[in-house]
Amino acid sequence: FTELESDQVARFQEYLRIRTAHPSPDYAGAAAFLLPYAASLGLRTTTLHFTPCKTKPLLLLTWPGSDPSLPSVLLNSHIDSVPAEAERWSHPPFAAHRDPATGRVYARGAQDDKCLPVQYLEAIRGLRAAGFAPARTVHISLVPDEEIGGMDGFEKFAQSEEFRALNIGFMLDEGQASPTDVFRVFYADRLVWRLIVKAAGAPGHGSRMFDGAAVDNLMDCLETVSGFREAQFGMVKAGERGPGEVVSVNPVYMKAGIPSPTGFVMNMQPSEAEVGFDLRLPPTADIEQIKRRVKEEWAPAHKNLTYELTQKGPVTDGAGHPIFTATDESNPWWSVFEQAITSAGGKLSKPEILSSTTDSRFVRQLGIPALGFSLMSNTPILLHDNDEFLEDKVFLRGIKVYEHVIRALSSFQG
Ligand SMILES: CSCC[C@H](NC=O)C(=O)O
Ligand SMILES: [Zn+2]
Ligand SMILES: [Zn+2]
Repeated sequence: FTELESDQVARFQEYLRIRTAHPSPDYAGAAAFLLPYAASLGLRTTTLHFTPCKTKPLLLLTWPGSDPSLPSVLLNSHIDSVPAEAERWSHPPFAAHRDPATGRVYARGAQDDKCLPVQYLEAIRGLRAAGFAPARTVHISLVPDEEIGGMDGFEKFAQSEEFRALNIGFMLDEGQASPTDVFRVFYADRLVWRLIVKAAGAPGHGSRMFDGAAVDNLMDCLETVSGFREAQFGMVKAGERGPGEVVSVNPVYMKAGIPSPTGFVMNMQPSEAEVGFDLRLPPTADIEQIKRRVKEEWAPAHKNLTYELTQKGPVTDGAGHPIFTATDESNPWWSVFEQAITSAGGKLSKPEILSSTTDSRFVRQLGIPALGFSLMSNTPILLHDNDEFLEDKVFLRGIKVYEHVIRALSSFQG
């Protein structure tokens, strides 16, 4: 590595060591690292707050363009991470240990998504050093709370006067690692719903066989859901659909039984039981059909089942269309982006729908094109997993690719 490259990896490690994981992300620590870093590159910095307590800063870093009349380019990254079960990791999740043999940097957030701000900023360093001056203004937003829904983060930002004033023409946000040498790109997120099914039923002695016990009723629900799930998953396994192109439904908790000081009473059948599902729908899914299915097949009242279906986030944009960004000639930003990747010697995957959600949905909802994109080729998908890592060489190559991407997007005259 050159001295610059070693410094870049060290800055990545330094950011990873700031504990921005939930449930108590150190946003102040992150701001204390990111703001002077951006200022040292000559960027303008602003801190916005969308909570009265001001504990969730949203950082805005700006590289002014020569033509302020052109809509600007936004590069986004969330500051927060999910928690880590340290005892299940081979290296401590907040130490950002670099394995000298493989170059892997292990840390919570290495992929999701704390590589991004350092790559954005280092790419800007490279472009400045090359004497490049952007025509369009480039903004970097570093936002809180993405992992918990973005209510006090990007959701409020997207609705703010400050956001409108930025006049954003196009946004890049996080994507996902790619196990092959193509870069993955995402043009939509699935909708996130939550489904809680509660069963009621006859209680009784644990030794008695009878019909209509609560857990028995709940098992009917689980069986029906499981059949649906197998069919959807089957299409993914067969390669007919991408993982973001089907409806996923996964049980995430179950609750039943009569608690006792030593655990659960073992010889009483309970009169209530409950299961929670994480339910995700492609943006073009037939919403009414899914709702009917839940009501009539998954949780029918005649089986003593009740349910709560929580629909989170927007389903359509202002014009009533499903929320996605066009990846064809109807979106001029798409070809600028595609060409930038080619000019950097990279290959792009067929655009995908992301199985999970990102803050991009709030921007797409406003009718602004946004793509999910992370430069992690030949990397296993480890977001939210144990031993999350990113290889130093992959991280460094990403900086070079972002130089091409930022140069192209900020020069686009369309
Ligand atoms: C709508 S809140 C959920 C946001 C979360 N984002 C990343 O994992 C997700 O579960 O997809
Ligand atoms: Zn993320
Ligand atoms: Zn995440």
